[in-house]
Amino acid sequence: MSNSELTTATPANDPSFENVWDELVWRGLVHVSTDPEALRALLAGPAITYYCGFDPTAPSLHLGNLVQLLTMRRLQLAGHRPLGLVGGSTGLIGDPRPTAERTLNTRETVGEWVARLRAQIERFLSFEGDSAARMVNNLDWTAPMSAIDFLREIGKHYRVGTMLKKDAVAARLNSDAGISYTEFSYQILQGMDYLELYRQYGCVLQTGGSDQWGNLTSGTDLIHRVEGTSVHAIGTPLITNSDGTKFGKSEGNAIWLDAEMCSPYRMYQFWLGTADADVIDRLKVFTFLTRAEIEEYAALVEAEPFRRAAQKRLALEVCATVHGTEATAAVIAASEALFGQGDLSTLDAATLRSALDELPNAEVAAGSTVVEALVATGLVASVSEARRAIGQGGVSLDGVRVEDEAATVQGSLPGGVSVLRRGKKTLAGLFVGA
Ligand SMILES: N[C@@H](Cc1ccc(O)cc1)C(=O)O
Repeated sequence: MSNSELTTATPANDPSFENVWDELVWRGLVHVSTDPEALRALLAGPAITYYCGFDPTAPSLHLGNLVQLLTMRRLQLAGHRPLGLVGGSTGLIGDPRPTAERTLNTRETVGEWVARLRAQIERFLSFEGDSAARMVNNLDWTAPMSAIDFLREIGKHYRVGTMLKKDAVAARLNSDAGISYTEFSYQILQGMDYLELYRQYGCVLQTGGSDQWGNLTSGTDLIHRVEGTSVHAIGTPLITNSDGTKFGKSEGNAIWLDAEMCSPYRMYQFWLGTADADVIDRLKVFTFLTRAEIEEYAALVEAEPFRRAAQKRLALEVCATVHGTEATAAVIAASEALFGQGDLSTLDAATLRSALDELPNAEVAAGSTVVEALVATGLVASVSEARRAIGQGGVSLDGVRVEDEAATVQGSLPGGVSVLRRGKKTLAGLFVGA
């Protein structure tokens, strides 16, 4: 498939909604908020400035963060001004997890990750026009502050009793791990960010995951106390799978937005694997398809679930949003050539290699026999089984049926790989060395 044939939804608000708040609610993006009535009016009115922060806890953002990035985008498309915050300071402290203390990363590492995250966030926002986004780093206002100033000017507004009741803190207090003073202070830093952005840019809304509610209200409370103004927060829901498994992981690994850490092929397959029971919710949260379009997919899931039309569209949309249409077209071509029809020899080498990474695979030397390769990839349990499979005409190499037991593997596909198929559906990849 050439990318000109790829049709993806144009990022836009759905005009069938009266305002963006109603659309966010319909998409299931509002789990908790400061004041629904006030927010609805605020978001329907003149442009406001809002922010969402991302901590450099890894070299890349992941699918959980994508919910926030797309929510930011939806608000910007409605005419509001985003501030994308990277946590240069908060990343040095660590937002308390319910389980255990985080290990402190070096300033160098945090600095590198800040730069990488900033570049990822920028791709989801527009830096032009009336609602142009701005990137900020909380290290800029936190680093110059002395401990004395922090305690006198900010700390004085915080009641320890209230801080102890925040979910993240309470969970840790009740665990054996306990909590360090460092992580306990985190909520104050995030609160201070909101105050700073309120003062500097008139920011009146912070969005975040619902697990951030304690940190979000830390800011709204602080601003209320110091400035006497009521500002807002929206907590988006935690995305959960209907079967109880954790969303956003495949075989225990996070789905990263960075193509080096998680190939576009892998991301595409991840979305393709979405359960029927979840796929409509995912389309609402992760795509710019309109309500009418999503309702059509809901009908298709009901009527002909085996076609997996909704999953295919979801995979296409999200993969294109994150990796672009060109990479997505390459991924779709690879999936089709591997699992349906299509010419393996015309695939993009890098995409083919990452596709084979997701299959049973083995490294073999050029000139190895197909029998050896079948055994190495685990497609068969023994040499005799391999011979039998070939004898029955059930094995193909690079799309061509293997007739001869002595046939060898040369890695003739792009990127020096080969593909073995046993029976109709069982595939394995061969990385063929010299
Ligand atoms: N605490 C947020 C990141 C963040 C950091 C600073 C902020 O001001 C806002 C948000 C998280 O862990 O996801």
